[in-house]
Amino acid sequence: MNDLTPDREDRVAKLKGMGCSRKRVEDARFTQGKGNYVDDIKMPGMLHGDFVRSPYAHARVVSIDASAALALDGVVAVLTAKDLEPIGLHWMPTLAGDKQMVLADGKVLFQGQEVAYVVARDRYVAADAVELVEVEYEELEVIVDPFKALQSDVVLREDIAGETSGAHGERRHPNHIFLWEEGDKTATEQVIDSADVVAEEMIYYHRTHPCPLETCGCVASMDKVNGKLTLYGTFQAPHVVRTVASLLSGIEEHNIRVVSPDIGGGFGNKVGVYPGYVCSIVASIVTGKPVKWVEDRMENLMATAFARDYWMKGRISATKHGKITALEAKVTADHGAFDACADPTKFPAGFFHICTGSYDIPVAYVGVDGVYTNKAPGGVAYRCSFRVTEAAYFIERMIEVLAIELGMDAAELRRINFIREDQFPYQSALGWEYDSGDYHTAWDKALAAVDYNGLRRKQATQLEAFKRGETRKLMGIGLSFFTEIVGAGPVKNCDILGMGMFDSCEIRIHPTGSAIARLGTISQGQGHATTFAQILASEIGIPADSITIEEGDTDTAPYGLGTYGSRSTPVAGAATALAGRKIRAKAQMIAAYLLEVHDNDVEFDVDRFVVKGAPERFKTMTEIAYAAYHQAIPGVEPGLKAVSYYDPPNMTYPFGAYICVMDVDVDTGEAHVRQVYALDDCGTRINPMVIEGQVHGGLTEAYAIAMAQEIAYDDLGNCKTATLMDFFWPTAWETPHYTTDHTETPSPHHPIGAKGVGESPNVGGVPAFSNAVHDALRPFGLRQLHMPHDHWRIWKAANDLGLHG
Ligand code: PCD
Ligand SMILES: [Cu+]
Repeated sequence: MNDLTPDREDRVAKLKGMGCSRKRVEDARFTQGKGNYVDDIKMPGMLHGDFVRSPYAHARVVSIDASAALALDGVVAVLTAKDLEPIGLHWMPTLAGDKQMVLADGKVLFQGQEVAYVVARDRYVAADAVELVEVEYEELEVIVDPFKALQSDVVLREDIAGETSGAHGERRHPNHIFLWEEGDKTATEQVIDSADVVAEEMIYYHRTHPCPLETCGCVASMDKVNGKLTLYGTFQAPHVVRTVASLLSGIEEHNIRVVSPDIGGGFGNKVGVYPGYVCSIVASIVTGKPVKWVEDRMENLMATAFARDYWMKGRISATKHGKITALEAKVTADHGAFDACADPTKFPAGFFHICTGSYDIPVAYVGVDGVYTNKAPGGVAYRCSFRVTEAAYFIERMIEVLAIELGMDAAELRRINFIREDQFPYQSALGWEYDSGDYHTAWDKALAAVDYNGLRRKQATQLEAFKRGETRKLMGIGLSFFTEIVGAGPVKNCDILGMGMFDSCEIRIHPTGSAIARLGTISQGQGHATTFAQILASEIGIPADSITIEEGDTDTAPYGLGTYGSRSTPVAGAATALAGRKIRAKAQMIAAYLLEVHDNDVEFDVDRFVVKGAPERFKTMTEIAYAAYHQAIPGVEPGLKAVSYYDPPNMTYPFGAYICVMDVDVDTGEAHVRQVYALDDCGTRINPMVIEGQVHGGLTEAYAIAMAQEIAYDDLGNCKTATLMDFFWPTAWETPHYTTDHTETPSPHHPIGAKGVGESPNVGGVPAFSNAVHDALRPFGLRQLHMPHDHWRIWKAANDLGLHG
């Protein structure tokens, strides 16, 4: 039955199912200004909110005088912590089990913190009124260094000063949040202390920010007559927001509708709950009018969730032949003023313990100290699952340092330590079970594609020319091989505030053979409306063009945990395939009845059920759909609908090999990217073109982070990079050219074998770019240079190495 007759080939092509580079259906509206974003929502009588924010990073709030603001025409209300206190909303729980001030309660802990919320008839009046609110502050000593925070007598969080334990165990200092450990500490120390070769390094992954094109915002609308609260917002997890809103407000969950409309990029920034949402809801309840709050760029960069800020002290040991024997990581994690990291509850350092990477390391230990400082809270993934970029950067830098220590080629060092194909499923020393992989094949393909040996020869030639004074540019080859971990659940160990991380899909086939499917996830630009329809097309034989995908409205979509951590494909994608299979099972019964044969005598073929051995006798899915509704079928209830809630048995482990070639100008500090090669393996590929787009986007973010992007503070806690003049956002001008490639190693436990891919290019890209800079300067003794590698820092490094004569 599986012969590719022209007719069958034709039918397969019509479906535009899995493996097809179907054009993104959402782009027609995005490219023609027909998207519907939060700020496009306008409601009759709608009011506008704006925040008074703290100019200080640490100060006591002595008084707040809102009288002048309230006197301004058009101002409706000014909320402070005092107004929220009676309803218990002046503080709110964070995703990490800490609590966070909604509005400054007694003191402020970071620059840009929300102090008062002004509500006015117009956005401009609100902004003017913000200027009129008089706040008297008394400055306090500021701590921006997490190491100093653990020594200091200055207590940042007075509200929990006396508490010796928090949501993640013991606190050994008032500014300490937790120590989280994994692995065998004693055994790891023993192996490292007696090893042939040990490399030790402090690796800093600087603070940065997802900075999506669209900032965060919401419109809260309380309908007092019907008791219904509707909340539109830039939410990556709308159902979670609904549950949290219900628990916080006491409004029954069926009376809350949360809608994520089109979202202009999320990148983890829109996972958490921000004071703006809480204040807008309260303001709408108080005024009985819809209230809109949309932050501006500075507010977004200063006050919403940052990413990274990990100080990672590593030790790695090996035999003299280069076989790695142990890995140790001691991390100091700067969480800012409140622990508002978005990680599964049991993992306060996310999945950082994937830091053994793609290597077979027999024993390892990780210890992560979370610390409070006077910086904005957050700690979101920013395109890297949960702390996976930090982990990948750490191990890929440690490998490079170890290669220096061993005097060995870093590509070869990786190869001899890779987990072998026959070791999968592989149990890592830090507790993960890698589902599948074929690293050697991918690495060899990548090295061959760029002609690695040829590149090394060119590099040597250029170095000689540099030494002879013929050029001021050094060539660097940046290697990176990463293993990602995406697709949280399983529910048994992954939850957010007790909400298990499953996901869902509900499909309704219409009588004429088209369909709508709704999911618990929400696209922020990934193209779910395109790709999920492709999964279904292949599973149920209805063309993708005839399937509408809808997400983000909690009144209609089945409950799900949302889109971040590249979990949509691994979790909701699986639910979609399984719901499709339920449809197919019912369709089979109907087809058998219509064809007057036994259920087992028909089989599915592309877009129809055919009688086994008699391919001329068949019923198409269109015919079956019509019959499902409009024909009485004994023993079968009318309709064709299915729902699936999927709790994954494991996460998926995509991987890839990235290589970047750069020229570093030692006099200007400029680094020019000559070539970027990116090989990704995300298992079964649903839409190769969407995947390529994801890889381009992720590589561009990786390039930005590695080369210039950062959230920097001065000693007083002033955020120095709160505008796009200072915060590097690559445009087409700076963005390098990319070559993409792939291998395909399906996930053995996923119904269609697919793994996530959205985050991979950031996870693998950052070490590739950074390693290229290091590799260029390595002949002159460079071992470790903190990111971002902007022109100034590269120039400084070259200067420190004596390259300026
Ligand atoms: N194998 C495969 C896989 C995948 N795919 C595709 O691709 C995409 C992606 O996917 P994934 O990986 O699963 O993911 P998701 O879940 O969907 O998403 C998420 C991600 O996604 C990415 N990408 C993107 N894009 C855009 N445009 N926008 C945005 O925002 C974004 N973001 C980012 C991030 S950051 Mo986090 O949140 O940090 O955690 S996470 C993330 C979609 O469409 C899908 O379907 C295919 O095709 N195939
Ligand atoms: Cu991360």
